[in-house]
Amino acid sequence: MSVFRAGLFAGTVVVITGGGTGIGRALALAFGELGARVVIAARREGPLREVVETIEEGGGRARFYTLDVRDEARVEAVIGQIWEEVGPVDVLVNNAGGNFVSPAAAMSVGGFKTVLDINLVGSFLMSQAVGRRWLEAGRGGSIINMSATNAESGSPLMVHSGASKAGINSLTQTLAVEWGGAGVRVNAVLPGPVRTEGSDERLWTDEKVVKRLEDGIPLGRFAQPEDVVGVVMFLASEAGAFLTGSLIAVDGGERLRRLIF
Ligand SMILES: CCC/C=C/C(=O)SCCNC(=O)CCNC(=O)[C@H](O)C(C)(C)COP(=O)([O-])OP(=O)([O-])OC[C@H]1O[C@@H](n2cnc3c(N)ncnc32)[C@H](O)[C@@H]1OP(=O)([O-])[O-]
Ligand SMILES: NC(=O)C1=CN([C@@H]2O[C@H](COP(=O)(O)OP(=O)(O)OC[C@H]3O[C@@H](n4cnc5c(N)ncnc54)[C@H](OP(=O)(O)O)[C@@H]3O)[C@@H](O)[C@H]2O)C=CC1
Repeated sequence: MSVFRAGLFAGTVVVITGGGTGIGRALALAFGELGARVVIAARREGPLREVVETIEEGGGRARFYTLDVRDEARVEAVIGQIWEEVGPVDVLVNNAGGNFVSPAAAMSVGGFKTVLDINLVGSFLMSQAVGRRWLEAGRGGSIINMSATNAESGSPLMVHSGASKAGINSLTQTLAVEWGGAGVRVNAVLPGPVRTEGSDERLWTDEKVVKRLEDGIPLGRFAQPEDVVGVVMFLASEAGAFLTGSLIAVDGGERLRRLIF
């Protein structure tokens, strides 16, 4: 049961990249429950279809498009299709992301660029395709970028991810300034470690590491995808009407964990 009022997002079109798994899935279900027309987009059809069916079974409205956020032509085509087939987008959540663990010295340039391309270039392409349409139509909207606390705290063994998320923070603040006058708000959410399909497979594979991380989280537990939902809802709603260019950490205090004694 959501703490937000029923029907909060009725009449609102919300696009979520990477909406088939993890944090994106939790967001899609939550927006669907609150009446949004949910559009999810990622590469694999299977997880996307499952989420759409779950939303529809609950009485909500949703559809999916397959796309790779790195593919400029496909991004443009899908956003055009969404405008025609669903309606003008109100909220874009740039959630699709990639990561893997590797010492910086051993990482190939291809591996580094891959994560930069998905996280940073992908968020730019999606924002540009949606933002251009908002500017042309003289209508506002809200973009929420999924960053991470590793943008601000150093990102050992994930140099590509930290650099990409730092880029996303800058992208967020630049677009907030460029597009604020047109009524477009652009904010970023910075989760700390979250247990998701993608991260459990690639990052949190060693229970000893999970336990050590958890011990350093002031709120005493690892985040679940649902922990990230509330702040995104807040930013997407009228409650966030005067927030733009804000970078909001959702990490149970993990980034502050440096205990001296
Ligand atoms: C606190 C944490 C904050 C953030 C958390 C999260 O984001 S959790 C989110 C977690 N969720 C996700 O990550 C979900 C999405 N993730 C994915 O789809 C993949 O993990 C992806 C990111 C590798 C992209 O896939 P793709 O098919 O586009 O790429 P590809 O397979 O073609 O490889 C491209 C290049 O990368 C290289 N390389 C790849 N793996 C490794 C490795 N383990 N080791 C070393 N290198 C590796 C590979 O060798 C190649 O380099 P080359 O040959 O060009 O020099
Ligand atoms: N889990 C964590 O600890 C943290 C995660 N984050 C961020 O949260 C976001 C969601 O991650 P999380 O839920 O953990 O991980 P998941 O792997 O579960 O979700 C990532 C989603 O992104 C999609 N995706 C990946 N690459 C592309 C691409 N090139 N084009 C389109 N879609 C793509 C994937 O779908 P598909 O493979 O079908 O394309 C997948 O559904 C990411 O931006 C991540 O960096 C931030 C901080 C911590």
